[in-house]
Amino acid sequence: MSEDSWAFAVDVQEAKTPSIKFDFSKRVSRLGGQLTAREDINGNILGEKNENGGFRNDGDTADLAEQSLLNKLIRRSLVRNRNQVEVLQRDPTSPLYSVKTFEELRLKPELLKGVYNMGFNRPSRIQENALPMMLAQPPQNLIAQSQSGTGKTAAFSLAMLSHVNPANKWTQCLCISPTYELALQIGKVIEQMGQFYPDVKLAYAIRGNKMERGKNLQEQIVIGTPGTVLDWCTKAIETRASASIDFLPRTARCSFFSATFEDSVWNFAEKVVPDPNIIKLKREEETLDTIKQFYVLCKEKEDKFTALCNLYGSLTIAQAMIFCHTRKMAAWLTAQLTKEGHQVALLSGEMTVEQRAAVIDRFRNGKEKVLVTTNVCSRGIDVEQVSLVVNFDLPVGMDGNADNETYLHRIGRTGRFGRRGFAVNMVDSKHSMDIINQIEMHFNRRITKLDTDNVDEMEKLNA
Ligand SMILES: Nc1ncnc2c1ncn2[C@@H]1O[C@H](COP(=O)(O)OP(=O)(O)OP(=O)(O)O)[C@@H](O)[C@H]1O
Repeated sequence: MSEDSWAFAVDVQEAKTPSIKFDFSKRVSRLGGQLTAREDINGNILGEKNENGGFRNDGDTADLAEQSLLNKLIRRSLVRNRNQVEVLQRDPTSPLYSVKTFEELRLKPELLKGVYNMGFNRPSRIQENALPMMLAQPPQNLIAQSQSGTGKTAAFSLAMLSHVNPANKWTQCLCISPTYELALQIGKVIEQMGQFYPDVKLAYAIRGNKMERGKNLQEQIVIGTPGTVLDWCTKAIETRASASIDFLPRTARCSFFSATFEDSVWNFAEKVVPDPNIIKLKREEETLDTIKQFYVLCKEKEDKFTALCNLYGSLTIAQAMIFCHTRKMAAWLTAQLTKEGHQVALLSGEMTVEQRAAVIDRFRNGKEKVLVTTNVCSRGIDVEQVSLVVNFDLPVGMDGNADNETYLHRIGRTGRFGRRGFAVNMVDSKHSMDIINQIEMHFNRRITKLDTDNVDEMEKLNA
C-alpha cells in the first residue's frame, strides 16, 4: 500500500432492493371482505381484492396481470418509502437526520452522480458526521457507532472512493469485513457508488481468490475477510527485500464502524485505531424506534411454529428472517414452513461460503420470502424488504446470559433506513423469559407481550 493509505475495519453492511412479489397469506382470505388492498408494514401494497371479496391466491394470478400490478406496486412502494425517509431526514431526533447535503460534504462529481443514481437524496446523520472526519487533511482516524441500517457502509464506501487516485495503479484502501457475504455486499456498494468513476478497480480478498506470490496488485481498493487479507499481505511482502510484518504504513488513516460496541470490541477498536475521533451512541439510542419489539409465550417448538403461522396469518409480511439456535432446529422449521406453502430458504453454517452467498442472493432478489438461519446471517445483511425478524430461539451467550449484541444485529435486519419493522421473540421457558428481561434492561426498551391467538390484537399491528 502507498504511504497515504486507508484501512477500514467494519462489522456491518448493505445490498439491493429485491423485487416485490406477492405473498397472499391465509390471513388475507380470513379478512378478505374487510380490506381493499393489502399493505405490508412499510406501506407496500401486496395484493388486490378479487371478485369474491377475498384476495387472490398465487394459483389464480395470471402472469401478465401480476406483472402489471407488480410494476404499479413497486412504483407506489418507492414513492411511499421516499416520503417516509424524507420525513425522517427532517426530524432532528432521527438517525437519518442531516443538516447538510451531499454537495456540502464535498464529494467528487463522479461520486455525487453515483450516490444520486442509487436514489440517495440526503446523507444520514452518520454520513454527515463521519465523512468530513474521514476526508480531513491532515488525516484523522475514527471509531464510529450508528444504528443498524443507517448508512455506515455507504459512509465508509464513499470515503474510500473519495480517497483513491485512479491514476495510481496500486492499492490505496483496504476494507476488512468479518464475513465473506459482507465482503461481497460491501464490494457491490462500492462498485455501484463508483460506477461513474470507471478507473477505480476493486479486488476481493476472500476465500477462493488466490493471490500469486509477489504479485503487485493494481486495484486501488481491496476488500476482504481477515484470513485471506493476511494471506495476500504475506504473499505480497514475502518477495520484497524490506519484508516487514508492519504491512500498513504508519501514516495510514484507519476507521472502525459498528452498530454495537460491547466492551471487548471497544477495547479492540481503541487498540487498532490510534488517536481516534469517536462517534458513540448512548445505550438507549442503540435500538431504532421504527422496529417494534415483541415477545410471544410458547411451550415447545410446535407451539412456536403455530405462533409463527398466526403471525403470518395476521401481519402482512414482505420478507422475513427467522433465527434458530441449531442447524437441526433450522432444518426442522424450514421443512414445516415449506409444508405450509411458504417459499423458504435455509442458510446454515455447514454450507460453503459460495452456497451461502447464493442463498442470500436469491433471498435478496425476492425468490424466497422467508430466510431461516442460524447465527450466520445476523450481521450486516441488507435486504430492504425484510419487515419481520423472528427469534425462534433467543440469542444466548456461552455464559447462558442474553447476547445483547447479537440481538441488536439480528433485529437490525429489518427497519432498514427508516423503514418500519417487527421483531418477534419466541419465549418457551423461564430462562428465555429471563433473557428477554435482560435484553429489555440492557437497552432500556420495552419488549411488549403479544398474544398471537388474539385476532383483534394482531390486527392492530398492521395499523
Ligand atoms: N443517504 C442515504 N439515502 C437513502 N438511502 C440510503 C442512504 N445511505 C444508505 N442508504 C440505504 O440504506 C440501507 C442501509 O444502509 P447501510 O447498509 O449502509 O447501513 P449500515 O449502517 O451499514 O447497516 P448495518 O448496521 O446493518 O450494517 C441500504 O439499502 C442503503 O442503500
